[in-house]
Amino acid sequence: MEHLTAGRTADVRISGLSKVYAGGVAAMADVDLTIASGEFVAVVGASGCGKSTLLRILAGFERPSAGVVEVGGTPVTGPGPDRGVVFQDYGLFPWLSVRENVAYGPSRKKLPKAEVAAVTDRFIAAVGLTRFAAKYPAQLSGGMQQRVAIARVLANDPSLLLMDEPFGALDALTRADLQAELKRIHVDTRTTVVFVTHSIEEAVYLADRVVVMTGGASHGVPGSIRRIVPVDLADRDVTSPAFNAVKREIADLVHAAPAPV
Ligand SMILES: Nc1ncnc2c1ncn2[C@@H]1O[C@H](COP(=O)(O)OP(=O)(O)OP(=O)(O)O)[C@@H](O)[C@H]1O
Repeated sequence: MEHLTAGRTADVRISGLSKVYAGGVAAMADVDLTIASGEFVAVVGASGCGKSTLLRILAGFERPSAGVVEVGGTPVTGPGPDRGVVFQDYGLFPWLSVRENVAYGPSRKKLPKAEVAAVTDRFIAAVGLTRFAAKYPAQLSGGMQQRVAIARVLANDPSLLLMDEPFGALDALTRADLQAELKRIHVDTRTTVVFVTHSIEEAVYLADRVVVMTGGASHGVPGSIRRIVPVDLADRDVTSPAFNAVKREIADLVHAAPAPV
């Protein structure tokens, strides 16, 4: 698989963020979070604590009810090409081949054709799909489709990569492969990543810091950040005692009841 060169990267500043949905559901209140350029941050927490809401606000799909959200020093006012989003369902265009799916973004930038082809080939190679470039999504496994989704987003050279449970639908082996691949791609590109997951192990394996959220409408309190746990492990051997100690610390924080208001 091909190495990638460093791409764009941006810092993130979230301050006093609150979200009340139409109908009065208070999804989150008073969230502060600063992320450095190039950092990989995972977000974990019980169902309904506002993880996806946070991601959707960063993506610009939802507007905050209060607070400041800036990416690369620019306030987020809607979706933009500086932010790439990968969801659990791959969201590929079924009528386009792998190559056409990945080329879609670059070809809309009015780049010379040769440059579009070079970018497309590079990202298809980076996710190990060169031999499958002419195939259509329906001809690929779930893991391969998610690889295409990642290549397609990266080909747009985002400065912030937003991922919501991207590997949630994959079997354990494929999931482990994609985790290792994403880690390698992140080392190469240094794109800032915010990664929502239900898997604490996945969070500890991938992230520089793990944001643990708590609360949520089902607890009668808005979602908020309980703690941010830095992952200071030299290697990410999931079987090591040090790795498991961090996992346990985060699991305890996730499962503890939210603080009363
Ligand atoms: N569009 C919406 N309209 C109204 N309420 C919503 C909307 N989207 C989310 N909510 C509510 O906001 C709260 C937070 O939802 P969110 O999806 O952000 O949580 P989550 O932590 O990502 O949950 P999960 O882990 O189950 O995906 C939940 O109570 C949810 O029901």
